Amino acid sequence: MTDILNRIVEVKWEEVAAAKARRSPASLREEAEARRGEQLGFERSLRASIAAGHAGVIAEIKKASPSKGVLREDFKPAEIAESYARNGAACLSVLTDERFFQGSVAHLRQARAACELPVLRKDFMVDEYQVMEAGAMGADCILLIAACLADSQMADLEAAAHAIGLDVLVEVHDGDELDRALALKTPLVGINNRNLRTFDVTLDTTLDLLPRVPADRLLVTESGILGVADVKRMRDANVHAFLVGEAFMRAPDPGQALATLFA
Ligand SMILES: O=P(O)(O)OC[C@@H](O)[C@@H](O)c1c[nH]c2ccccc12
Repeated sequence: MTDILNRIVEVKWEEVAAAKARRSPASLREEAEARRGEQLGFERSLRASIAAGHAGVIAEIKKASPSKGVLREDFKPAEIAESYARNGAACLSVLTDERFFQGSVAHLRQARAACELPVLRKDFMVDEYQVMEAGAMGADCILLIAACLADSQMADLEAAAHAIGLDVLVEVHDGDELDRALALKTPLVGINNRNLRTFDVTLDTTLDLLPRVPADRLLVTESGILGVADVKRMRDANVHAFLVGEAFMRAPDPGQALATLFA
């Protein structure tokens, strides 16, 4: 059976092969290594926001998604990034996948240049080459999705990211994936409330897995946070870091929507 996630991963391998043919891994690595030390500290910014008593909000910039189609017609990454920064976001997440999310590397560069916030490259990482791309394009953090990676791949990609100064957010959706994520070094663990194969969303995913996340990890609840009741439910359960996209992308002013949701 080939579901959407398998299809995306197939496409990623094709993209990586094509990109390697255009530019050698050695040359890309050189650029990524040269930027080491320029990162803004993604984990640090999230923790600082939470330590100050606020939610740690990773505000997402995404034009479209496979489950919802186009979320925002008037899509200006730099303006959105500025608006998020003015309204208290701790970090940004920018989709760079073109085929399924209508994202791009240009969106990430524009958002990163428009404000002082650290940025997550939101994409489906399968090969070290993409980690080097993330470093070279100015990202501060990468996403590793446990559902599409074997243990050894996750560990290798994490090591590659850390070696060039990038933070790592590892994303899980069930207990088995969580166990595998906890074998990594990164303290940033995202629990995706959306099942990437069926697109079903329930915040129970976070609440069910929460007791199994050790206190030294920083848990980020991801997806399906739409209203103030959702935020309250999470904060009451001691979850303080949030990754939010759709609720902001559909609002006329995404930053204003952030301020309202996390008031
Ligand atoms: O738009 P939402 O429901 O607020 O979700 C944001 C974010 O969690 C979601 O975009 C996401 C989480 N993990 C991903 C992996 C790939 C692509 C997208 C995602």
